[in-house]
Amino acid sequence: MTTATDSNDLTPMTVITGFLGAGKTTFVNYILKEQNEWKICVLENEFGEVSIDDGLVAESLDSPEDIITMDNGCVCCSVRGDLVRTLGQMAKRRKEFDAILLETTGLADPSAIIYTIQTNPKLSDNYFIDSIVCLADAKHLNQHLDEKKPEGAINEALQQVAFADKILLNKTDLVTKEEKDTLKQRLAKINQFATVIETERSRAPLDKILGLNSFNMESILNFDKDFFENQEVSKHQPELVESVGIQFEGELHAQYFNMFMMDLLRERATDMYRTKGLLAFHGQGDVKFVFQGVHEQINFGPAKEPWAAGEKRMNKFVFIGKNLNRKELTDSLMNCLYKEESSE
Ligand SMILES: Nc1nc2c(ncn2[C@@H]2O[C@H](COP(=O)(O)OP(=O)(O)OP(=O)(O)O)[C@@H](O)[C@H]2O)c(=O)[nH]1
Repeated sequence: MTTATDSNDLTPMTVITGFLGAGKTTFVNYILKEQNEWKICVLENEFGEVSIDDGLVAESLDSPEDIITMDNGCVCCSVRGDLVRTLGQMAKRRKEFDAILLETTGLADPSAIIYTIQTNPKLSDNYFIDSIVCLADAKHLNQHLDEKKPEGAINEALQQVAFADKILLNKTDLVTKEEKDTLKQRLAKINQFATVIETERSRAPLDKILGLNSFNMESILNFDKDFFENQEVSKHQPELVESVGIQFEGELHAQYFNMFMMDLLRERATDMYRTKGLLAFHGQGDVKFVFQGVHEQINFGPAKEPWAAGEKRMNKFVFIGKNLNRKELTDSLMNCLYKEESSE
């Protein structure tokens, strides 16, 4: 691969979008592991009151300081200023890096991000958009594309597909060939210009993604001819989806926790877009557990790094979805704490 600084003086930025749980962090980790030529800086923006992804990405970086986290809001709206500030500050040392990966939240409207990078001179004088890559969850994307939004609000999932120049049709292991083909036709109707690459675990050939300068403003203007005029009024309403973050110290009772999660997903899988957790279980020594859910689909297992010696067993949970009841979730989780008398 040629580096950006060979071909021009701006630093390439790959913007990674895609709905909640589509496989963005998996993609970032895969890139960090797969390619060794480039020094990459990762900008993480996570929707959720408790940050979990930055820890999971930092495990893949040689220098953990090469990850910059922008929390507490969505990069396309409330922290758009944060993006300008962060990239502005980074401009001084941007030449240390060959590329930047910006992982946006699952509710980000990419058009606002593109607009900011293209029109703010502090950014456009230092960076260029190499590519907008959208992760599409083959199992759940239809549901989010179909979602009815209130008058004037955008459908984030649709915007993410429409503004991409590469779509990774991910999680193909979870659907039939017919389901996959039907979704591909739907994607092509929304965005005829994007290249669609089928993936499992976000494993796309990187020479088809990075360093190709494939971002194309023309196709964006084709989708939205008033793109530059439309941006001042945000039609993005991420508050339609809530996030509940819960943290508390202690060890969980594995069986109680499993029962709680099974009940929750049986009753609420449709509304529960995304669940994440970092957990400590009684009887598991210093093994730290990671919990990842996307609707009814759950992944659960040990984290790469155990609890450090003397580290507090702080359980962290994030629930993202609709109609969430913070008190009920907190009470139910607290009831999963291991107590001596709960052992028998
Ligand atoms: N079965 C299956 N699971 C996958 C695949 N790719 C990713 N996952 C799982 O899907 C879950 C969500 O993946 P992430 O990479 O965290 O998704 P994300 O888009 O970063 O999620 P948010 O940051 O919350 O929006 C994790 O449990 C992944 O292991 C895939 O191809 N097949």
